[in-house]
Amino acid sequence: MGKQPNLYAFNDVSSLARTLRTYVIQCQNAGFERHGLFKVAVSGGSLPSTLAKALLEPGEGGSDAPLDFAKWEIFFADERAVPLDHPDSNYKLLKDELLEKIPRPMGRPNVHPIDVKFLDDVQEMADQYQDALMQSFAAKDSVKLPIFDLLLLGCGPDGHTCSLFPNHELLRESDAWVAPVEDSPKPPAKRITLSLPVVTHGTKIAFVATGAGKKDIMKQIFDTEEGRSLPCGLVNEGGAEKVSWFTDNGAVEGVGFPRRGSL
Ligand SMILES: O=C(O)[C@H](O)[C@@H](O)[C@H](O)[C@H](O)COP(=O)(O)O
Repeated sequence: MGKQPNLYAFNDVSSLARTLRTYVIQCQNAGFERHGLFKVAVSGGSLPSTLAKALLEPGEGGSDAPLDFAKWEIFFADERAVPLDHPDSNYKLLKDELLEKIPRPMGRPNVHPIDVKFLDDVQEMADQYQDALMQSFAAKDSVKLPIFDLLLLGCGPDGHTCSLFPNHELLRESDAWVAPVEDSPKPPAKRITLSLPVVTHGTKIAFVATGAGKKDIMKQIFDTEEGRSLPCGLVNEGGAEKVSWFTDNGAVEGVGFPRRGSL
């Protein structure tokens, strides 16, 4: 059998957050060693709030290794074509849940929101976001694809991740780093998303999926043949051992795929 993703299951979100903290700090430090920065992509959904819990509330037994947000470059794994103060904005979500709560002495990350000049033209918006990525990555690394130190992703109940939806033609996108979506089955319809090759090219890729509402899709993704062609299954296949799933017991009830004990 080839290399496999890592599946971790915790009793509750607090213990998940403690391990996620250790994992993110490891990724941060590896990024600092590689290029003096930590380049991370984040999605929306429940991820920003779990991430804030992990990073800002270490709790008992949580790693006390330092976080240096001043050297973080944060991009969005996907974003909705809405103003930055709109309730559907992933930027707003991250700002409210995490960015505004970071104590000043921990530094301020360099955050890359979408350019709202292009709200009516998601192709332009995607191109502009790709340019921003190129400026951050290509100059130094001269690579064909950006290599994020970490992508932090969610898993939708249909197996979507970023704004890559099941059976969508975008799953076959092989050139663009960032692609427009005009017809998202989940509103709002207009979005931009990182492409699948960018996601699987990351140094590390983490999913956070919690709650019993996830158990059916988790069973499909991990235990069935059809699940392998869902967006999350394709990330598992392309990223293999670089992928880690942080889940709780409710989300993996009945999942046969073996879990890992520790990082
Ligand atoms: O734009 C979207 O459709 C959401 O942001 C989506 O990508 C989210 O990450 C997943 O649906 C998981 O959401 P939860 O983490 O809240 O379950």
